[in-house]
Amino acid sequence: MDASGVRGDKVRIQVFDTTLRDGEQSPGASLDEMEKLEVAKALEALGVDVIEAGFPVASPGELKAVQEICRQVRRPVICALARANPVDIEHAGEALKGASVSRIHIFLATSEIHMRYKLRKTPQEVLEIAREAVALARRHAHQVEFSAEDATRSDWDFLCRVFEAAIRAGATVINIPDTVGYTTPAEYAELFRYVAAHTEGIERVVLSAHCHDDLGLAVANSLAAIEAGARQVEGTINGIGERAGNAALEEIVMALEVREDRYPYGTGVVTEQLYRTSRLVSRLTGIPVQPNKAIVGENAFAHEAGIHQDGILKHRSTYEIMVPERVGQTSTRLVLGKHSGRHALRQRLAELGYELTPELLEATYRRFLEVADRKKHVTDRDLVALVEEQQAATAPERFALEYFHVDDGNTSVATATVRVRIAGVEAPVQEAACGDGPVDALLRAIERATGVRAELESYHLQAVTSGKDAMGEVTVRVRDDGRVHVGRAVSTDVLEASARAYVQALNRMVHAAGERAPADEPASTAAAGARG
Ligand SMILES: CC(=O)SCCNC(=O)CCNC(=O)[C@H](O)C(C)(C)COP(=O)(O)OP(=O)(O)OC[C@H]1O[C@@H](n2cnc3c(N)ncnc32)[C@H](O)[C@@H]1OP(=O)(O)O
Ligand SMILES: CC(C)C(=O)C(=O)O
Ligand SMILES: [Mg+2]
Repeated sequence: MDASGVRGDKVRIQVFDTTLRDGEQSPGASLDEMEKLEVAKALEALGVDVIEAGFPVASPGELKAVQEICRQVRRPVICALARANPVDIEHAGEALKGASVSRIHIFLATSEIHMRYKLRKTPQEVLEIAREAVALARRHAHQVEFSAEDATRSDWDFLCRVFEAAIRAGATVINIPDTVGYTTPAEYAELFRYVAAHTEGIERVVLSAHCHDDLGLAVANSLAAIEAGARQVEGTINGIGERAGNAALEEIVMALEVREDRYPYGTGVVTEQLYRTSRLVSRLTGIPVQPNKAIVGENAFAHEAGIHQDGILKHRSTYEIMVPERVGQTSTRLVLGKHSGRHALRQRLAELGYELTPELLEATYRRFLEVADRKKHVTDRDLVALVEEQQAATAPERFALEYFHVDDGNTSVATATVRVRIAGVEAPVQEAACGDGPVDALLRAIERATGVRAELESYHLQAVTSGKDAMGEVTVRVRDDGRVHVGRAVSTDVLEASARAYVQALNRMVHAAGERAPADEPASTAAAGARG
C-alpha cells in the first residue's frame, strides 16, 4: 500500500478534478466564492490529487475564489488555468500564491482549425508562444501543466514538437485534451503511444488525459488513455462541463476499482465520498443528476424487475457489480412496481412487519398488481393499506364485484351499474340504480345486485399518500341485527374503493348472519332486507 491506500501492485493514477473550472463552464452552473470553497473542501475529502480551482483572469471574483481555496484547502495541488499570455499567467500566479503546492495550467490550441481561424497564428508562432508561456509560468508556480487544446484534431508530429518545447521550458505535466469529444478509445490510445514514442523528454513528465463527452465516449477514452500510458486523468463530478460535459470522474474511478482485473491502476479517491460530493455539486450548480446516471444516479442501485429483485434477494452479486455503500449510496433499493414479483413483495412486507400466509400473500400480490398498473410507485403506505384490506377480507366471498360503471355530472343524476358474481349462482347479476351522488348510486346498485340491504352506519374516505395518483382508502361500517360489520378497501379510484369496501362489509354481514341462522335458513335471507 502507498500513502493513499493504493495496493503496491497497482500503478497510481493522479486524479485531476476540474469541476470548478471546466465543470463550471456548463451553461448556468456558475458558483460564487463560498460555493467554490465548499466544493473544493468536498473534493479534498474525496481524495483527488489536483483541484483546478478556476481561471483567475476571468474575473476578480474568480481570482479571489482561487485565493481562498489556496488558503483553506491544503492537501491537494491547487491549479489555475491561463491562456498562453503574460496577463493570464500573472493573474494565475497571483491567485495561487498561498497554495501549499501550486500549478499553472497553460493551454494553447495546436489543431490547424484552431490555429488558423481562432488564434490566427502559424504553427511556428504557436510553438514559440507555448515555449515562452511555460517558461514564464514556471516562475509563478511549483508545477506547470501544458495542454495542447484540440490535440485530437492536431497533426501528431507537430503536437510532439510543441510538447518538446513545453517540456524544455519546464512543463511538469503534458495534457492531451480531446477538447471537442471527437476521438475514439483506440485512436486516443494510439495517440498517447505515439506521443510517448516520439517526444523527447516525455519520460520526465506526467502524461494526462482530458476528455469531453460529445460522442458519449469521454470515460471510455480516458480509460483507453490510462492503458496507453496516461498517469493523470482529468474530469468532473457528475461529468458536468462545456456542451455535453467532461469525463465523469466517479465513473472512471469506479471502473478502475471494479475492473481491477483489467485495470491494474489505483487512485487516492475515497470512493465512499462519491455520492455525497455528487449531491453537493448538483445542488450548488443547479444541474440535476439523471436518475439512471452510473454510480451516483438515484436508480444506480434500484431494481424494479421481479426477476432481478428475486436474484438480488438470493444473492446481491447476481445483478450488482458493486455494493452501493462503496460509493456512498445508502443501500440497494427494491422498487415495487408493476414489474415486481412475489419475492420482492414478501421481502418488503416482512421489512414492514407483515409475515403473510401464502394465501394472503397471493391475494395481496394480485391487488398490488392492479394498483401498480395505475400507479408509478407503490409506496410503503400503499402496501400496508393493501395488506390490511386483504387481512380484513377474512370472510368467505359470497359476493364478488366484477364490474362497475358510474355516470355523473353537475347537471345530471348520478347513475351506477354494477355486475356482481354470487357464490353458487351461475350467471352474474347486473343491476343499476340512481342516487344522491356517485357513491350513493353505486352502493344502491350493489344492494340491488346482491339483494342485501344494510344500514350504513358510516362511510369514511381518506388519502393513503399524497399526489394526484394517491390511493384512497374507504372504510364503511354497516349495522345488522345490532352488530357492526366493517369493510375496507384501497384503490387509486375512490369509487372502486367505495364499491369494494361495501361489498366486503356485506360479505361479512351475510357470513355472520349465516353463522347465526338455523341450519335450514339460507344465510343470505337471514341478513337480507330486500332483493331486486
Ligand atoms: C477548451 C477550454 O475550455 S478553454 C477555457 C475556456 N474558458 C473560458 O473561456 C471561460 C473564461 N473566459 C473568460 O472569462 C473570457 O473569455 C476571458 C477573460 C478569458 C477573455 O475575454 P476577452 O479578452 O474578452 O476575449 P474573448 O474571450 O472574447 O476572446 C478570446 C481571445 O483569447 C485568444 N485565445 C484563445 N485561447 C488562447 C490561448 N490559449 N492563448 C492565448 N490566447 C488565446 C483568442 O484568440 C481571442 O483573442 P483575440 O481577442 O485576439 O481574438
Ligand atoms: C483547457 C483545456 C485543457 C480544456 O479544457 C480542453 O481542451 O478541453
Ligand atoms: Mg475541457
